[in-house]
Amino acid sequence: MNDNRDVLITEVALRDGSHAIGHQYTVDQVRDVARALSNAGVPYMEVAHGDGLGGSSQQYGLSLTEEMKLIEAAVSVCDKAKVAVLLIPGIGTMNELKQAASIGAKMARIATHVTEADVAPQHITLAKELGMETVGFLMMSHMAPVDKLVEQAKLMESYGADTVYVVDSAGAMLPNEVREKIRSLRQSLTINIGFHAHNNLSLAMANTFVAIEEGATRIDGSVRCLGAGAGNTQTEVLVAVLERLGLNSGVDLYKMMDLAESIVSPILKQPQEITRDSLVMGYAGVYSSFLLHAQRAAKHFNIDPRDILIELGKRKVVGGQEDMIIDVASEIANKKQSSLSV
Ligand SMILES: CC[C@H](O)CC(=O)C(=O)O
Ligand SMILES: [Mn+2]
Repeated sequence: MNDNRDVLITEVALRDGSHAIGHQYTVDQVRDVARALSNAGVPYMEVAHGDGLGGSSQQYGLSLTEEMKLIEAAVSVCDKAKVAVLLIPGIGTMNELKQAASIGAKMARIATHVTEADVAPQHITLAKELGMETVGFLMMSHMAPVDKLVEQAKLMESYGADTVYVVDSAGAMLPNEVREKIRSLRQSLTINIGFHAHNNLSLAMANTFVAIEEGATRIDGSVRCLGAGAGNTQTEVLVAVLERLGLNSGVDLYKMMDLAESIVSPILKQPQEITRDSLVMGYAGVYSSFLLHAQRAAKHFNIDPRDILIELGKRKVVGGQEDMIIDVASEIANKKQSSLSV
């Protein structure tokens, strides 16, 4: 690995992108993508169910392939890159983390809602004991004011995290908010700062740019925008922009563009774009991973998915409350029905 990198990229298509394809990754797809990413010089890639270790369930969506098999497949072809896993305490277990480490995962990203870092200490401690690099991943960061975010990030630091991430799960943050949040973290912490964007308001690259200006050195991207909602900061674009800025990511731009075109693009059912529904997620501040769930519920109840998403945003529904999607959809359908029958 090139040690003079200014920015260390974590490629998340093999985890966040799992939401976009209904958790249907095959071993062959993961192996091919992972091999190409490693050859292109990407330092870290995350592999797991979209909701992290243990996410495969009726509530979050069943995986086609058992995730440990996917992790193993990625590890088997990564001679340079390190494989990361995401774990949300309460969804993933300590045993799953141990298993992932035993088959070669080298980084653990412990994800909590932005105000709930205090559920992470045991998992961070275990990850450190397992010799893993450890990240505190503060999801839905747009929902917390700066002082709250700093407080929660300091907790992650105190538990032993090597890096703390600002995570714009809903793709709802504006560049000035990113600037303020990353700047405050930089002033208050000594560990690395990371940023994870979603492109629902077409601001993923702009927000990432601001995060880097303010001192974030760990950045997530998804190749071809293969992530939840409208996807993440597009990795090959990020590599090009970093090069234009004179910053070294250690990633080969041509190889990255080629793998996006020939290996990742065929995995997508259609090109990732900002659709009506993903735009509404950014506008209303709704978890990007809710997209397919809300679309399915809208179809089932014959209502507009945007109405579900706007209501979820009003209710400030957070990750783990996927069951609320059906409740909200059914309420909207009932209201619609009763307004038609008067
Ligand atoms: C449900 C986990 C989530 O997809 C993690 C993540 O990538 C985010 O919050 O953006
Ligand atoms: Mn995400």
